[in-house]
Amino acid sequence: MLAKVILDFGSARMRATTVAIPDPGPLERFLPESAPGCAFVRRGDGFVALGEVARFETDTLEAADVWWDEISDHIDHDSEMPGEFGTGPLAVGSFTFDPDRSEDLSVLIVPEVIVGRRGELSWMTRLGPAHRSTALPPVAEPTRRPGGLEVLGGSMGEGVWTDIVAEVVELIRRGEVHKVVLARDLLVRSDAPFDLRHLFGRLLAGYPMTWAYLVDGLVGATPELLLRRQGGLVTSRVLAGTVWKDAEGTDPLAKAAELARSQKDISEHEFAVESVASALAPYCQAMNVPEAPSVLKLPNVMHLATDITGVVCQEAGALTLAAALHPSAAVCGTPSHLALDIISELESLDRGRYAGPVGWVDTQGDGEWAIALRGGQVRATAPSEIQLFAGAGIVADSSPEAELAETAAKFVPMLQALGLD
Ligand SMILES: C=C(O[C@@H]1C=C(C(=O)O)C=C[C@H]1O)C(=O)O
Repeated sequence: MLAKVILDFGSARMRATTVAIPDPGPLERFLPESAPGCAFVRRGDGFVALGEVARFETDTLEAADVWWDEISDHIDHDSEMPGEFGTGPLAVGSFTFDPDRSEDLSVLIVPEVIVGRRGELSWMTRLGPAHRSTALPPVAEPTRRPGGLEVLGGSMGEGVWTDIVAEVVELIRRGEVHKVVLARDLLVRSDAPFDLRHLFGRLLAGYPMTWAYLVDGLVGATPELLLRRQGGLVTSRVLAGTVWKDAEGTDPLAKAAELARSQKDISEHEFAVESVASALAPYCQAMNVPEAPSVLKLPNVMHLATDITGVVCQEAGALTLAAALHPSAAVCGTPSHLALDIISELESLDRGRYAGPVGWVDTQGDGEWAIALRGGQVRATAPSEIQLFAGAGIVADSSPEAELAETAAKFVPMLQALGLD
């Protein structure tokens, strides 16, 4: 196990060394069960991170941004691949959806060892005494599937949730707000502490097109990227508008066509695109917002998707951009301050880190922050329980029963990972 060294960054300088390594194979096999570390992987690209040289528990992205800036200034980086995206020292984090209304804290972790891969390039970064060793961390013990699973239900029953949806539809029809995203949860208990690596591995295998994340007990596989900042460019993948496999097994192509024509889904999507584009605009010199969405096909659902790209002003780092973009209309609603109030008043759920930004930032301010969807949280105080979350955007012509079915479809990746499908 790696030692935990919390350094006094106020006085000490920190050395980071990045070396090129041969392809390390599946990254997740380096995660030990006792201290699973962090991971962020899509289509085999990304990293796993072990050990912690520093940890910042906070409630806001802004505070984390200031803290990481300070730490970045104290790191001297010696790299065999300077400037390659994603390589080098970084901070991995997970933020609550609404810090004012959550018992959970946000966290930013500076890992001690990072093993990563992007395309043909593989690397290892170590923080601490300089050494150019290419010896990888040991391959960890095999993962353990959960046993004795019991689905305990959610904070509110399905009937209560659909009543809340109906109430929100009324508010929208009265013109008080345009769109509100409502979520519900599902608590699952096992007869032993969860091996988060097992869930992570199942998500990687079943949902390779998503960003699979594992940070401090939060695990999931999200299709939605709040932002990627890479050099001078920022990209955001906005999703809103969903169809799912129905019991009759309708042809997926027919479903995709239905989604692309659905006025309800298109207007829901437009709110989400508009919220991201207007939040990014002050930080960008130029921006490209495609006029019409495409259809993103996942094994459990299909979404309307728009990729927004911008030329970003140099001083705005990934955490600054995440603070500007969160919460987007895709997970909150429009206008967002009203939607946030309605969520806190009616949803009856502490979302914790669900629907908050999850991802990483490097010392140059580049990074990737996804939206923590299609996941669950295991808390240190209850290691044998996982709380799953799923939500759906409510607009004027939403039907409570259909929204309930949509959230059920969004629970599927985690239920499959648990072996409960
Ligand atoms: C809120 C969730 O998903 C979001 C809501 C969507 C919708 O309402 O159509 C689609 C994708 C996500 O932006 C979730 O997965 O929990």
